[in-house]
Amino acid sequence: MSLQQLINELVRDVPDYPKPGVMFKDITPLLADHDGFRAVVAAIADHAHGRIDKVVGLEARGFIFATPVALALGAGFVPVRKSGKLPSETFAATYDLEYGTATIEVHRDAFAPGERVLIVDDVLATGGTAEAAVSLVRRAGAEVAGLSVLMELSFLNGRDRLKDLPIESLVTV
Ligand SMILES: O=P(O)(O)OC[C@H]1O[C@H](OP(=O)(O)OP(=O)(O)O)[C@H](O)[C@@H]1O
Ligand SMILES: Nc1ncnc2[nH]cnc12
Repeated sequence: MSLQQLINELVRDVPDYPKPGVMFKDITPLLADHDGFRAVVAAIADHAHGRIDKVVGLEARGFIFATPVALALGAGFVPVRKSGKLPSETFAATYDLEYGTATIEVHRDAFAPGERVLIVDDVLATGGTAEAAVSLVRRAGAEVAGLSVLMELSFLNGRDRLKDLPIESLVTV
């Protein structure tokens, strides 16, 4: 079975969650499957181009994939968190996503100047979250080398908001 088939089998569609009209991609069956989880982490790490100094994970589901990818790449891990959760000084960005609005933050001193950063998340939908994360990493003085996601919902055109950014998605629906 191909990796795409495996992901499609292990990611469950939940209609009308968290609100009517949204088809929610539930990754919990994939996470519970050792072989599937390991294959996804390995594929995200394999797709990274060039030197990666830090892997950024987007709270909460992005953390699950970004931390093992950071270890696989020999990079550090930096959390981008929902507002009010990081204890030191932060940069913040507010954005819309498929089913709401949110504010995310990163520590101002999370990166050394010019470090190359891979941003990792589970789903790219409207691209609001990823666009906000890119702006935070750049404001904190690092270079965004790329964005890597498990699944891209192409009908929401998230890619269009992230022009000039290398984007890898293991599955596109
Ligand atoms: O492309 P977008 O429309 O911005 O949507 C994608 C984001 O939405 C989900 O996160 P969510 O904010 O639901 O948080 P969670 O990871 O804490 O569940 C998902 O994990 C992505 O981060
Ligand atoms: N449809 C969806 N399923 C899971 N996560 C999402 N984040 C934004 N849209 C989503």
